[in-house]
Amino acid sequence: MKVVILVGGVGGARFLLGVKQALGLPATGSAPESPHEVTALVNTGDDVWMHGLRICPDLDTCMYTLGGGIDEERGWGHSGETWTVKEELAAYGAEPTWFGLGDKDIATHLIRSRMLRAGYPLSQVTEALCDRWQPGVRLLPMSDDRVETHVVIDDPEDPDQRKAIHFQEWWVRYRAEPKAHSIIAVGADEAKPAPGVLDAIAAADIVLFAPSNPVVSVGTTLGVPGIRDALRKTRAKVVGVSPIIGGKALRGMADACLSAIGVETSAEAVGRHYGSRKESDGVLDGWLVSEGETVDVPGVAVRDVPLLMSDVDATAAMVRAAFDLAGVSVD
Ligand SMILES: O=c1nc2n(C[C@H](O)[C@H](O)[C@H](O)CO)c3cc(O)ccc3cc-2c(=O)[nH]1
Repeated sequence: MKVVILVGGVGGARFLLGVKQALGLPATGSAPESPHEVTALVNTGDDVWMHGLRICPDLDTCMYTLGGGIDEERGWGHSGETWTVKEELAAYGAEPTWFGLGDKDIATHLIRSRMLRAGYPLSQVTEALCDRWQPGVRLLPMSDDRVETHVVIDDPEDPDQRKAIHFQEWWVRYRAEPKAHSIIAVGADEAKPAPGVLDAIAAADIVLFAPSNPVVSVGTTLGVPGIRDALRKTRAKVVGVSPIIGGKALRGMADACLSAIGVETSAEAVGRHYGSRKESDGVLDGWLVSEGETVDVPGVAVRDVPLLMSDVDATAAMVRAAFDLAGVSVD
């Protein structure tokens, strides 16, 4: 079975672990004999140049998580990390000092930056990095073109003014506290889907939206010209998993982002925001919401199941529920 998943960072990576288990794939490493093909379309709007290095948080979080190198507690960066270079940079007063660059993580960024400067597209860089990590799924950036999410906030230095800051500064430096007046994916309009993205969607037996941020992760991917149309055209069923449980966003920033685009923080509002494929530009056939919630999304089959990714078994059960809602079976 060909499974395509739209993912962001921490939540998306954990969801991919559940997809692998639901398909009988080993937690880490590849299984070339498996009849299943899993392609993750990964958000790159969080990517950023820092200290001359290109950092791709969502791609790296997926690669480390599925490659067995993630720091479980943080959900990003390497396990067993040290911060010597970060401390040395701070000793030079080299900004930004607020971003946590680990020594081992820097090796990933050095290789990526060197390959990008040599002219390799991000999709090939990712393939090269995954050669070491063997995530066991294909990690495809949504685009090889530069798309960067910026957030418009009140200028902390001059509240009468507004300014756009990179998503990482809003999220890491300011902990998403300043109200986001708007969120812009800079470069999205000129971006093209990375090679293989549209083909993967067209050839899929099922497409899943991980319970990632519907604005700055899945939303950014949907904003790459061509991807939304491909989702509306594919023969596969498209089933999303709500990132909002009982009106709450599990990872702090989803509600801050949703209010920036005027969408209420509820499973129903997010489902309607994605919309039904039977409507003009909607993309969903099915929508998984948390147990006990009654949600109505016109034109979309809704099912309520336990949605807490408390461990891989729980996540795999969610994935199986999505397969069932789409009418596909693993065997
Ligand atoms: O909250 C933080 N998140 C950090 N993240 C996570 C990142 O900001 C978010 O996970 C994504 O951008 C949102 O999905 C990093 C991710 C990387 O790949 C590399 C470095 C960092 C550093 C931080 C950090 O210092 N603080």
